[in-house]
Amino acid sequence: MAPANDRKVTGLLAATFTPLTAQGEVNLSVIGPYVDYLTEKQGIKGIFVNGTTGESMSLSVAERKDLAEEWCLRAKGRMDNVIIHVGCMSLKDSQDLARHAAEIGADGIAVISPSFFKPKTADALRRFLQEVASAAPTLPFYYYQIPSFTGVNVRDVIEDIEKLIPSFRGVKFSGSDLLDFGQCVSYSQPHWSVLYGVDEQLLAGLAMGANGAVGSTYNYMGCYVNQMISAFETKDLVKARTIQFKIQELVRYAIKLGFDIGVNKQLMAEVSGLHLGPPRLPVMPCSPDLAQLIIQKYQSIFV
Ligand SMILES: CC(=O)N[C@H](C=O)[C@@H](O)[C@H](O)[C@H](O)CO
Ligand SMILES: CC(=O)C(=O)O
Repeated sequence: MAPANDRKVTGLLAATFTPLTAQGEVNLSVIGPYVDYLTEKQGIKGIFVNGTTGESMSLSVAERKDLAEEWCLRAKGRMDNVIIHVGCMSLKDSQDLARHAAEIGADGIAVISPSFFKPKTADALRRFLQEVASAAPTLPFYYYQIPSFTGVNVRDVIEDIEKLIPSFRGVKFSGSDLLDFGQCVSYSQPHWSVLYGVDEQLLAGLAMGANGAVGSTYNYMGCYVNQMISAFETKDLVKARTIQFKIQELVRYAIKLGFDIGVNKQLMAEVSGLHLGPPRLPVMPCSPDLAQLIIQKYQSIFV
């Protein structure tokens, strides 16, 4: 069996929303047009499927497989990276999804820590990750850190982790603690990719050494964030900050009005024209009035 490849993941990955019908069923027919939109209108070359933004924890395993399969099919030859999040509360479900991701030709898998029975130590978490990774040993494996869930420090989790997980290739870090993030970058190996996940402070993440980024807002602001990354790379920090501050202004405004997956999904639907449908309970649909306010703000910022 070929070992997992060492290809670096760079640039922006959009964390995809899960299209649902008005009745709340998974709507696979939107995924083709969704890939068109991301590639043609947002300059996005990577997707992160069935993560937080995709409401994975509210989906059944069967639904997650259908979605993963359709995203892989539609993104084939068009995206550089399709990473499927396969984390579940149950180890067995995670292994099942990991195996499935390998079968359908995903470029990598990511796993978030279980959050009901939380691992009490870094070692417990590493053992969980190891068991999932071993179900798909040919796929690059990324640990998805949301510190607010696990409470464990990323630096401890990744210590010597390749001894346990030979396919380990990096971290998707969705926390604002730049000390922990910096430690993660400084420990990371040359063939790992460290992906930052807090869109409103990506510039700081880039300064700290992020190779790329995964986020929900790149669905509808990817083109601007690509400009920010280019400005950072050419050392035009004034321009990079100007763009980052615009994103901060929008996110802050949205948070004040009650930003959640439902609102975020509606925002994407309005900006893109895609029929994404409602979120799934317990997330509530976004009221049209609230969506309009945020859209107006978006339009006033990005003219
Ligand atoms: C918790 C969450 O959903 N985080 C997303 C990805 O990690 C981000 O993309 C945020 O949605 C974004 O930074 C806006 O706060
Ligand atoms: C944003 C992100 O990474 C997620 O939806 O999982």
